[in-house]
Amino acid sequence: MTALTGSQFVNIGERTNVTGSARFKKLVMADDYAAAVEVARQQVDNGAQIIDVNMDEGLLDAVHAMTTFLKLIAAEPDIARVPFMIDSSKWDVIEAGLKCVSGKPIVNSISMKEGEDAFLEQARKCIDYGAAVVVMAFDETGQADTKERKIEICSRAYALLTGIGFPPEDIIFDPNIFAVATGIEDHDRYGLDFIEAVRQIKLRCPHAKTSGGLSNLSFSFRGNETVRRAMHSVFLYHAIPAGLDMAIVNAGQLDIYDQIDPVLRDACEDVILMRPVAGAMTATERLIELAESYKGKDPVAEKQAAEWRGWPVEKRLEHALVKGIDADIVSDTEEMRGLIQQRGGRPIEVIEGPLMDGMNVVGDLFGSGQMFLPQVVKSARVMKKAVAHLIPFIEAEKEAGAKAKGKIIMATVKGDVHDIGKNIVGVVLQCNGYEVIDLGVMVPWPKILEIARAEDVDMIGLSGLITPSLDEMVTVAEEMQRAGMTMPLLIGGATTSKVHTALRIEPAYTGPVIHVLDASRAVGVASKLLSDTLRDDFVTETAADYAHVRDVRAGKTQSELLSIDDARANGFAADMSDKSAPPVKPGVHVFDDWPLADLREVIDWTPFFRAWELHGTYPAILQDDVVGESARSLFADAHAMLDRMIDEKWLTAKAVCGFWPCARDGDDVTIHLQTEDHVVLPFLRQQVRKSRGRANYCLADFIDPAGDWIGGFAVGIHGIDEHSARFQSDNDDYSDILLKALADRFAEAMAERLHQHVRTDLWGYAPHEQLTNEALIKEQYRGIRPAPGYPACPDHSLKPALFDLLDAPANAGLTLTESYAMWPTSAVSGFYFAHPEASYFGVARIGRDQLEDYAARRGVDIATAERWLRPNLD
Ligand SMILES: C[S@@+](CC[C@H](N)C(=O)[O-])C[C@H]1O[C@@H](n2cnc3c(N)ncnc32)[C@H](O)[C@@H]1O
Repeated sequence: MTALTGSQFVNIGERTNVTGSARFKKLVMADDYAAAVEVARQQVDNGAQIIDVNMDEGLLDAVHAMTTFLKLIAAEPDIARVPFMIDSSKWDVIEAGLKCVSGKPIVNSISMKEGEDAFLEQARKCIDYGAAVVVMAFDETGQADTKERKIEICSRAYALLTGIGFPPEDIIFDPNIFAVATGIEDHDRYGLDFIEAVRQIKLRCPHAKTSGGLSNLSFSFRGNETVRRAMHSVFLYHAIPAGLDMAIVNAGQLDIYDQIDPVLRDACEDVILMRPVAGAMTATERLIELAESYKGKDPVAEKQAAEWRGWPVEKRLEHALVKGIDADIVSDTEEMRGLIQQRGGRPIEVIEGPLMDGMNVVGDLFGSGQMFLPQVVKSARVMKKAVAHLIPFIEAEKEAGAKAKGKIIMATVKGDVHDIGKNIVGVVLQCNGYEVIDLGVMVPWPKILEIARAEDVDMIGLSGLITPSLDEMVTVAEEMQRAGMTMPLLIGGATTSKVHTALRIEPAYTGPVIHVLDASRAVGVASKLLSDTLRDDFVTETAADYAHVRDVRAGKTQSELLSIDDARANGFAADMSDKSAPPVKPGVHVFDDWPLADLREVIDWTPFFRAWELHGTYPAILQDDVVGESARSLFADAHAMLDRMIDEKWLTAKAVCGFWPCARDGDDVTIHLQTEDHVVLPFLRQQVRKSRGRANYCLADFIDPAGDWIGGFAVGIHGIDEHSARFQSDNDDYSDILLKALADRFAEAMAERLHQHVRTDLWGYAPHEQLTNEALIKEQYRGIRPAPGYPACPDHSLKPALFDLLDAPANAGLTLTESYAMWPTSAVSGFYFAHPEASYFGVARIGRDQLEDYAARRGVDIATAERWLRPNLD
């Protein structure tokens, strides 16, 4: 494999792992243990000197699978000549495995994640079984990613283990191999840090061994086997002399170092060893560019690709749908149409037959948790392209379209512009055979009702993200009632909830009203509502559930409220001797075109995955047992699109911020403008009675009545429309949703970057601040940027005043809808408070007295104030 043949290096076979090998997983899930044993045999034949066995799959009884498989391979002399590594994140699976291995087993893995006591308890059990153990570099605060943390954690674990008499030669440290060349600068060090950490660990922990999971290194190049194999061989070529004793690898897929194309080898080496490179490109950029020329040249991949292309056309269509491959879908669909025609069939049968069969497989996999949203949306793209090809033939024959399971209107309500969630639900429903009429965003109720009638739809789905949309949904429900409609009304979107639906929307409409928590529930809800047998029970049960929610609410003793006077008397007394100095650069600052490449560096990825209903924290989500594969694939697609967005300058990030002298006046902050005008920002105060001396906060508490400064900002990402239209006309919802989700990420990253620039330069109260990305994302800095519509200032109607102060329309191209949603959609705005004690809080429920006081301070009638503050009044 490498030039180091003959070294003591040990290959650990990785193919008997359900999380890493789709084939092995399929065999085990199908109870085909005879074939699964053959996978183990092939690994040993290919040179694996240890076999790693992992059965951590949500739908498997892992204990049963682990023990069954271990017993079977133990009975095969040519497999059992190598040790078995029992790999699981669950201790009961490991212990069950330990009980059925007769030679020396290896436990993979234990760590200090849950603290020292749990770690040592598991280590003692390993001693009892005579097992060697893989120790992950993971402690109470997380996985080690830097060289220093890897060394520190392994040294500490070594001291603890040897302290209880664990034989040092039975300790195998895994200091975590992470993906390099991801496009994120912080990841560039991962390869070199691992190698250097191994060198130190071997020095500091005598007799201990080191190991790592090699395939992680090259995740960014998934699908490009040539580059992946080259990276693995280059990595081992340098890691083994540093002291790496073993690695989990696919032994059959390593190249000989000297035989790798020298250009590729050099590029891999530059990336892994962080060698300085000449020219404008970074090492990562160079490798990515070079990788393009190796794409599709992998013999194994080519063989596989050629294989499925040789299947019968029905199977090819199913494969393309399940795998989300759209490259040949039009020609395959055409071939299928031709075949059906020869048999005397009609074009519609292509949809009703093979395409729907394929989508049913997708639906089943999604429904059983084996497939996740990003893949489903990719499958939908393939389906749409196939259908688009067939439509002209179907129309030429004047056939009725395929009989849909049901017809649904989807709309983001008036005043709201957010549509990612709605689009995802629409795609999932379409995938499952429903006809979706998408009315887009900012749809007024008359249009929703009119089209519902004209199209004779089976149900209406409303979506919204901002709080004023909740009221708009109530209006739609009231108007449906007035119009005498009876069809079901589905409610979804980030601010909606079962409680709000039960309390406010359902009482307004006598037809069925259902809150749909997320896209994965949409199909279940729609199918029940349209089922002859299930509908009545479902509607009755949901109505009873909502009535119960109302009863609980009515009977619930709500938290006690102070009078607004008492709440003010218990306000937060900030130490004003500590307030920030006036801004170094007061006034308004405009940024016309902040570089996207810079924003990419500070993207917070966790909410991106959440938008696709993949739950978990980045970066751990990439290695997650259940959603990891889906998350990695989505992440790679996101980076590929980011590359194009930046190279081809798809978007423009505009921003404006400003700082103004002000003073606190009760719960108002009065801004003094140079023109002698002043602007009053009225804030709300917490009124719920607090315990243990805690204050009733209001944002005004962070401003000095004797004179102070406040700031404001608005940022927006421009330019998605052209690209969105292009994707839509190409029937590519996947790319369209990806584009919008990334534009949202850029908007949040822009807000973060601008705030940093404000603290270190423009306001300049923290000129020496140095924070890692992680600390920035956790907002571990001085000062806050509360946003109207969020818990500390829940009233969206403060945005017009903020936009006026900033002249946001002229300076950042941003406007507001009648419900105060920002346009373009990917936008963020808020205030800057610089006091060191300023913190976020939630205003929560307020009393009638504050409502009246607030209405008077805003100069509006009570009904208007009630509409603005609805969520704080219930
Ligand atoms: C919504 S998150 C966005 C940042 C996240 N890193 C991202 O990329 O999505 C955090 C922001 O929401 C706003 N926010 C959070 N909690 C708030 C609160 N209690 N009151 C007002 N604004 C709040 C602030 O503007 C804060 O910077």
